[in-house]
Amino acid sequence: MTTTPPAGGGMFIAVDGPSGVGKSTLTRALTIQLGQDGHTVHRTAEPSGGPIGTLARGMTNTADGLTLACLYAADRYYHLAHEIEPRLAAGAIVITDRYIASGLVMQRLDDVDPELLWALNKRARTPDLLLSLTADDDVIRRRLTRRGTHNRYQDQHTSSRDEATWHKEAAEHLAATGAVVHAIDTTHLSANAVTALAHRHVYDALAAQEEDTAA
Ligand SMILES: Nc1ncnc2c1ncn2[C@@H]1O[C@H](COP(=O)(O)OP(=O)(O)O)[C@@H](O)[C@H]1O
Ligand SMILES: Cc1cn([C@H]2C[C@H](O)[C@@H](COP(=O)(O)OP(=O)(O)O)O2)c(=O)[nH]c1=O
Repeated sequence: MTTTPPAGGGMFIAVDGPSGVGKSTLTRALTIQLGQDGHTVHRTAEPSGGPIGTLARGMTNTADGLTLACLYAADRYYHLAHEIEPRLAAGAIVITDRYIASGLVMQRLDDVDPELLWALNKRARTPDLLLSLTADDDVIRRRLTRRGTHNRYQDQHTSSRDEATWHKEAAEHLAATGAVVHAIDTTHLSANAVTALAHRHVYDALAAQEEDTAA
């Protein structure tokens, strides 16, 4: 797993957490704000819009957990090689809505062994910064209901509590491999407040990266 800062000064940010917690909302707003600050920002998501990601998304309701775990991991490596790494090498900030943590969490809902999930994902580049969103279970359910559900994982009524617990474990795992991790509890925060907090974490990470480069 790579932990060195990318060449060209780019920064790789992953936004992760349970379905409905507010990842897409934050990713969109943070991209706009950092762009307004003058940064080159590339927003992306997993499953990616590439061929494997498109296949994985289309099979979420019909495939078993092991099949999906392999497809999502394959999409992750393809996404890194074809979309993320080139942008980072050019010096951009890349923000992805879901990444390794989702790979370590989601197929546990289908009882895939967590050790196997880690083995499938461990060669994927560690994000420089992981913003791990959390919220109380009833708040997540309300947000999901308001927005609407699109697949079987989002429809499972018991899933968000397990997702939240396992995302915490995944965040600890990624911190141990070199990611700077910030958990943001969004239960009582407006979307704007979440963005402001995340924006501050990005600037702290950029400053730390600059210090590392200067040292
Ligand atoms: N901090 C927040 N407070 C209240 N509602 C929010 C907040 N963040 C997101 N939402 C709303 O919750 C719903 C789910 O958000 P979304 O960003 O789609 O979640 P995710 O990408 O994690 O599945 C949307 O209707 C969104 O407008
Ligand atoms: C990246 C990834 C996504 N997924 C699933 C989780 C989501 O149900 C789906 C993406 O759907 P999407 O509607 O983009 O996300 P969200 O639930 O956050 O609103 O893909 C996995 O099961 N494993 C993975 O590794």
